[in-house]
Amino acid sequence: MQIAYNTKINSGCISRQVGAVVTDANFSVKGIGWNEVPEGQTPCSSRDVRYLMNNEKSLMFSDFEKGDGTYEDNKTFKEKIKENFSALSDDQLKGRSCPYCFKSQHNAFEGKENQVHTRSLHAEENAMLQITKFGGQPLKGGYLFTTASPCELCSKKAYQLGISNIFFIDYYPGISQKHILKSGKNNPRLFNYIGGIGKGYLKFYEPFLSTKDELFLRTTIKPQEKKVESKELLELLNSKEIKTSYLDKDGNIDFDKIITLIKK
Ligand SMILES: Nc1ccn([C@H]2C[C@H](O)[C@@H](COP(=O)(O)O)O2)c(=O)n1
Repeated sequence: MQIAYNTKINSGCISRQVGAVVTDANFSVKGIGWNEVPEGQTPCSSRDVRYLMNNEKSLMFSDFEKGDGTYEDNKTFKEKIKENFSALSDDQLKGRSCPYCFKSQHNAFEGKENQVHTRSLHAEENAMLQITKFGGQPLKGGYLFTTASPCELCSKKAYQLGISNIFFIDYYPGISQKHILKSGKNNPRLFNYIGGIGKGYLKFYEPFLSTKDELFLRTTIKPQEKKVESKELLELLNSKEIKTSYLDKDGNIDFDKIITLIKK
């Protein structure tokens, strides 16, 4: 779950950052994902509503956003955005950019609440799709770890792939549990994750120093050193022939000679 938690930071969604990891039945990680736009599109966090209003960086925006299509009042998305942000001033932003959430704006213009209009793929589906993109690996009996409980669409995908258990941190509103996950006979089980996470995980589990070093500091017990070699060395140094070779002509110890002898 800590991997899912870390990975959510990659998300360019300005509404909510979600991270997910899928594993096989042996907890071997098969895919990691976060909520993000399809590769090649610009994440919401990197766009600025002023680019759209001033016809700049047009590749960042879809044809619909730029004016292809109208609402009931015959106004285009861009026209409505211009009305909505007419009071926007650089003073308010103090040098910050001003991205907008397409889903929120479009839903408000339509008078609806439709999650489908998020520009991002969901973290869970990105984790699952990673496998399809880079090489098929079965998830049957596997696990889904996600920082937000899966929506109806992602729950269906997890169900279809044969995921056995889903762990989540934050509850995401919807009826996925009652309607999708608690239906049929091969349903994945959903659990609220209760372990340490984020900085808490590190505080709980990151050792202050290696357990081996800590135990030595506490007990001062260390592996018994092999004594034989030093014993052999002493015997060698004591032998008559060698003894003369490390004594100088006055019978004093010549340390340089001893060091050379030991090195040999
Ligand atoms: N289980 C979930 C729930 C949400 N999201 C993502 C999709 C959108 O990018 C964002 C939507 O958040 P909100 O509904 O709070 O705007 O969160 C996700 O990836 N996985």
